Amino acid sequence: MNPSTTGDQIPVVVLAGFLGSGKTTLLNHLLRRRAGNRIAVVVNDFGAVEIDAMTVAGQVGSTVSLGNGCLCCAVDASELDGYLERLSRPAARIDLIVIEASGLAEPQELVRMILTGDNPRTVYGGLVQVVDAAEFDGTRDRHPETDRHLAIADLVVLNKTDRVTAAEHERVLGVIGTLGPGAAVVSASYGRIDPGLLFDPAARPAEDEKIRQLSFEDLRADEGEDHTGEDAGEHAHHPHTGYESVSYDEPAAMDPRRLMAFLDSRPGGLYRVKGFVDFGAADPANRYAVHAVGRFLRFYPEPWPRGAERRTQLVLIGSGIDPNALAKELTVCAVTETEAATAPDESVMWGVLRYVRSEPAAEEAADPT
Ligand SMILES: Nc1nc2c(ncn2[C@@H]2O[C@H](COP(=O)(O)OP(=O)(O)OP(=O)(O)O)[C@@H](O)[C@H]2O)c(=O)[nH]1
Repeated sequence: MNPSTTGDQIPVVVLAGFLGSGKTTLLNHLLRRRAGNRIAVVVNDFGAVEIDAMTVAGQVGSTVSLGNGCLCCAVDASELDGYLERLSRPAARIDLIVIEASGLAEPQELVRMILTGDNPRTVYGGLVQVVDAAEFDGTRDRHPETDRHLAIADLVVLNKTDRVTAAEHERVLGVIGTLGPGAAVVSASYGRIDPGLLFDPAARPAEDEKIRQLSFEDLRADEGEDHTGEDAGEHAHHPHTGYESVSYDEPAAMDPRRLMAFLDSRPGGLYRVKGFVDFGAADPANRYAVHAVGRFLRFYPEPWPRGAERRTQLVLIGSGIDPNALAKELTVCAVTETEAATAPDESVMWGVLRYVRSEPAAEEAADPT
């Protein structure tokens, strides 16, 4: 399956969290683990830009170009659309865009801008809220808006778990669970989450590596977070950094109402859903690319490619999910032979169509005239 469900759209992730929670550390981890992929970093506050990096890159205006692997720019909100437009041009060959919200920024404003932007080459990639486990109570006391931020996050990274006891860790997880019941929560130290949670790292041919070398990660390679004796390879086995995934690939069409009931009640830990859905007789002309991240869900109908085999192919990614149970629930969404023999009524797709947004590209594809 094409790993990028929504065609070539580039996920735009908003990385938020209070001062010192570990956003930059997480970002640097992603940059180190990007495996040849190109990550663009947009910082919406000059205060959050790495001073060293700016010096090295000879930054004078508002854009810092850190080698070929990472573009780092400082933007004010009104410039965001323009930056996303530039970063998402095919020539930039970017795989993921991360907007690091300044420690004090209201992340929902950035999320709103991404969701209302009309750039067909980007897609909302989720609001990731980094939380300092050791300062959790203090941060909530000092910044009551923390609770609101947790409530709207798609993915909460409970960071600095190395600084708390197991009991405290559990307690904080419990509180986060009550504040943001819809969010997936992953625990981490030094921001070491699996990049696969945020995007689909593409396998890059070796010759690409030359142009994809990144200086930002090199700049930070000697940082304290590397001195824990746990390198990226070992870390792949760390129990808190992984995610679980479910692959579903079946020829039977999906019942739109049952699939929507499944998606509308998806568990909070199920952070991403991607793939293609065949709704069979309910819409024989189109397949539906589906893209969900956190609470965000969107379908992108597109005409079946000529000669394509009609199947439903989905990948579900999450943390703390029950893959077997989810796979069974998906199986129940498939239409039975009896159902397939009956013509569906026209209202059957209404639930799906609530999540279709017509993109200029999709409209052109659907109506080439
Ligand atoms: N012990 C411990 N320290 C950490 C962890 N993650 C980050 N740090 C340290 O915490 C400090 C702040 O981390 P940053 O990544 O700069 O935090 P930030 O959220 O980007 O901070 P601002 O840019 O000020 O908003 C740094 O000294 C990091 O090395 C962690 O998991 N455990």
